[in-house]
Amino acid sequence: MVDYITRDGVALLQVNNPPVNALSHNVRAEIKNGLDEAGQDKQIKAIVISGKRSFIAGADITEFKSGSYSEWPTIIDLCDLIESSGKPVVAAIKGFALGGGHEIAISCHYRIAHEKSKFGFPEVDIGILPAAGGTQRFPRLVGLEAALDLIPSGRHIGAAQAFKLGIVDKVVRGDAVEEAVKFAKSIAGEPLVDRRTSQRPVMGAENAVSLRDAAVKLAMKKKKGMIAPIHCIKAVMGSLLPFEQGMEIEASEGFMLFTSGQMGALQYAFFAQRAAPKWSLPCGASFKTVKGRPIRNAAVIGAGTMGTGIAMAMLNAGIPVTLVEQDRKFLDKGVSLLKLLYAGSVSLRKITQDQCDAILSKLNTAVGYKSLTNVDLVIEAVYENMALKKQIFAELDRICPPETFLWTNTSALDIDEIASATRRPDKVLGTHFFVPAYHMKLLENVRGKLTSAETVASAQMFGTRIGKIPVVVGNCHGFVGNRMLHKYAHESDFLIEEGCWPEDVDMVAENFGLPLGPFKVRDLS
Ligand SMILES: CCCCCCCC(=O)CC(=O)SCCNC(=O)CCNC(=O)[C@H](O)C(C)(C)COP(=O)(O)OP(=O)(O)OC[C@H]1O[C@@H](n2cnc3c(N)ncnc32)[C@H](O)[C@@H]1OP(=O)(O)O
Ligand SMILES: NC(=O)C1=CN([C@@H]2O[C@H](COP(=O)(O)OP(=O)(O)OC[C@H]3O[C@@H](n4cnc5c(N)ncnc54)[C@H](O)[C@@H]3O)[C@@H](O)[C@H]2O)C=CC1
Repeated sequence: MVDYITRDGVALLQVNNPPVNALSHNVRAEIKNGLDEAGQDKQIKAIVISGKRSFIAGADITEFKSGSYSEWPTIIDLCDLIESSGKPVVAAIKGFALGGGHEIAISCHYRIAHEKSKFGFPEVDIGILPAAGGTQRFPRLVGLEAALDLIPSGRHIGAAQAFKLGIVDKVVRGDAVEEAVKFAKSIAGEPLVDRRTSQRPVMGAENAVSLRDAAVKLAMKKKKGMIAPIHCIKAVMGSLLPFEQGMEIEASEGFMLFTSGQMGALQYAFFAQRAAPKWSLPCGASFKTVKGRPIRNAAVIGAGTMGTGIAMAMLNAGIPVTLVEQDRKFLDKGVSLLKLLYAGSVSLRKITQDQCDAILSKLNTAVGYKSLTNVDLVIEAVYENMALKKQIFAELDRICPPETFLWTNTSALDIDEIASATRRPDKVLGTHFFVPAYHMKLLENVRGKLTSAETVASAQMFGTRIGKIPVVVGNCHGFVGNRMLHKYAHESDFLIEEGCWPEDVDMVAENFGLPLGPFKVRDLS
């Protein structure tokens, strides 16, 4: 899991724990063994720590549940060992240096990074804090202001910004490992006193109170309902004390998070989001046995709330889309909405005008379905009316090539009944997007009785391609998402009956952490 390679007086410890080089217990033990071996070998003058393919994406998150994250040697032990090494230790970073990986990097005496590498402390998003000295060393490296920005936000930054902030000593275009080995040789024997991050003072301490207050305000706005950001801030503020005392504060703030329900829930969500796209059917079919068909072009029927959002999701992923309406007036309205949304993205600098033009050049429009003789996929998003949907599916079945997938965005109607209007029920499936469809991540792929495994595979591939988290669900009234939302909506309505105002209900839901309250979502729908 950690290769030990010697190169002309330099020991290279290369972590090789696919897929992301997480710091599982065995990896930590082997890094420690490598450090010991390099320390004892008189021929070795310097050490380089790197990762095969990518650097290190942090602690092994599965170990927070099993408890083995706290088994010796912990990431704290490794960081201390690295920093106190008598021989210089250089981190060679390509790919990701996240969480515990970032903490290992900033415990090294020097850091050399590839220009495309990424740095961050994503712990906050899984309900914890950088608990291996990250909240103490990072402010000492980059100053209080940057630490109070990057640790509670969990934001990733690129190598150029990391260099500006002083995280990285050198950014390279070529092989970071080769550069680090060369560099390590060149500094062998030099004093390390001012290279030990824990021994540096924290810059920006004079503005501590105002920086803290600003960080708290921002965290409460950006990460509503989450407790981890506030504990992150408290731990970072502990860096104003001597290092050992700060470590104690980090440990006690961390303890509150490591025993919290939010940690369990967020880490469950982390793995669930990655498990969802990996479908399997009762017959045994899965991506291992069935290939999906890539979608080269598509049509969306209905340019209303959902149709425009679905078209946008596809256009954003580079899929050419024909937006189809029943008459010109509705079509123009939908296209204007789409253009308005893209203009908003340009003015918010999310995309450039050129990117906006390139995206819109892939949008075609049509009144009626006659032109749909050469599309891989049609997604229907007209009114929630079974008779209308069946009529449209029967017509599409006549016009579109036999291999075209015909999918529906129905919220709750029976997929089998819609499919029965066609001669290709195997290619019919529900693609249930959530409003706003260009933004919301969840995509329910609803499998009918006769939907083929190839269609499911294609829909799952399609979902991932357009940046969604696709999950295969069964065909029943409301599928999964809306069955859950119905309960939530009923309770919200009862509150109104009991005398609350819709805005009060929304406020409580939003303070709990939902981006929008139930009544605002209804306004959008
Ligand atoms: C007393 C001692 C106290 C010490 C306490 C420790 C203190 C700490 O400081 C704690 C930490 O480090 S917590 C971990 C922080 N790091 C993260 O949150 C990074 C999570 N990973 C990512 O962002 C993306 O995977 C990444 C951007 C890296 C890559 O994205 P991709 O889209 O390429 O890949 P994914 O599909 O996300 O992932 C591929 C597979 O790897 C699994 N995985 C990812 N990160 C993991 C991690 N950190 N631990 C365990 N498994 C992890 C992921 O589930 C997926 O698995 P499969 O679906 O089975 O392939
Ligand atoms: N609005 C929401 O929050 C969600 C809606 N859905 C479902 O998505 C579907 C569409 O809903 P919305 O976009 O909200 O409706 P909408 O009323 O905003 O838009 C429907 C559009 O379909 C067009 N249309 C009607 N008949 C047509 C035909 N024969 N040919 C072409 N276009 C036709 C209408 O002119 C209209 O522009 C429904 O099945 C709904 O249940 C699913 C998830 C969320």
